Amino acid sequence: MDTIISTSTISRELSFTGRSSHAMVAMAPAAGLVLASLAVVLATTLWTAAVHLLWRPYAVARAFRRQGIRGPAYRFFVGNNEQVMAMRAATADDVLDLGSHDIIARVMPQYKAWVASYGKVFLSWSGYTPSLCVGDHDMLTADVISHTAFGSSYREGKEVFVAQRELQYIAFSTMNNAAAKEAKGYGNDLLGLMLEANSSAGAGGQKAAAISMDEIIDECKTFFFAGHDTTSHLLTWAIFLLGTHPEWQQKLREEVLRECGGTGTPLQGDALNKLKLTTMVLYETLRLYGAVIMIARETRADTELGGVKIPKGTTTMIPMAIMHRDEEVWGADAGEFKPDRFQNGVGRAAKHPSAMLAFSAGPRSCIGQDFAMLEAKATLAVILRRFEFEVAPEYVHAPAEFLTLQPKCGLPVLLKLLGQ
Ligand code: HEM
Repeated sequence: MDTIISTSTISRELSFTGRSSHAMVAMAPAAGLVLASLAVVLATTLWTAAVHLLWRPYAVARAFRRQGIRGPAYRFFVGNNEQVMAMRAATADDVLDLGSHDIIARVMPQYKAWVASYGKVFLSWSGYTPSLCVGDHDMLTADVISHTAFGSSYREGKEVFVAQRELQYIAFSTMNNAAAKEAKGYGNDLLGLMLEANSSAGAGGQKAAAISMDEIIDECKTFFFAGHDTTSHLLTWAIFLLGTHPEWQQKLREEVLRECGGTGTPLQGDALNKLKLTTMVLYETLRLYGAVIMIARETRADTELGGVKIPKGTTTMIPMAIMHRDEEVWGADAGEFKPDRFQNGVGRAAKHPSAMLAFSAGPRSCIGQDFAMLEAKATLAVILRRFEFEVAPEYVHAPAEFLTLQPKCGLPVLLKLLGQ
């Protein structure tokens, strides 16, 4: 009914221009439909924006306030993003002593500031998604998520596009190489299994492939990203800690030489599994300098966690870097490098069996954790039995988060070839 009224109005308006009213009458319903559709799209967009930017942040804040959880006030559209950026900028040039592992003021300054202002439990909002932070094993703090879609410039967008195309190309080349081996089968590695699942669709497309090529490419991208930087930074920080703790470096070297043999002996998986001290040092490195400092989970339904009711659609941030330094859980020496705490295994290193969250926990924990540990042990073994090393004097201890935790200015190391 609305459409009829509006189209007839339009055609009446147009007929004043002196054009043929027949042609106008034929065009009018289509134009009306387009206008009506645009109006619906506009109204929906405005409604969604109002819900996300106005109603939801205030409503969810009220729900948390009623439970005694407070935080910095919500600011329209930007949430607390600007405050977080400003706090990060203020500590960006801070340099830590070599013996200090207190990275929180550098990488998550908002926590220190807001915990001081609001007490143990508080929350804040991003411009889009309400988010609450969970620390310890109770509620601890709240944080914001930066929505890069809002903040990124055209230049950044272009860079992302170019990087994505490059990644797509690498994924395709990897898959083509695997496909070239098809005559011999795809092999039983992960990529081989996925390609096999893709090609097992029935002839003529009667049966859909278990996994599409696009999904395989996405998996490849996930594995490139999740598997590379994380493990390389684990090694970087392990070298830093061993470079500043020569006594541990020597203990590990002796263990490697005992279990794996000297430089001429090929490394064996069995021998790597016996590197107990090395494993302890790697876990302690992950606790203090884990590549992933925080993860997020969104509540799919109204949820209760640690006695706090969390509304559906709230992003819950889990700041592992803070939780790994919690003295109540890890003991008074939580801020120190003490690999011995892992001597009875990861589950017994702290008061809570799941306190170690560097690989996350539960069904969505890191699928590559055993592989990462093996890779790191093998690499350390190769280095330790060949070199003695120390952190170079020009090193600046400024851990920074660029998606993963890394030394802001790299890690220069002085190497001494052993047996020289
Ligand atoms: C020291 C090295 C690593 C660290 C610290 C690490 C850490 C993590 C963490 C914390 C998560 C959970 C993310 C979340 O819940 O939001 C995760 C997930 C994941 N990691 Fe790792 N990771 C490492 C190495 C690897 C390697 C070597 C691979 C692959 C070979 C890998 C593949 C993945 C994948 C595929 C997921 C997603 C799992 C899922 O969502 O079910 N990671 N990793």
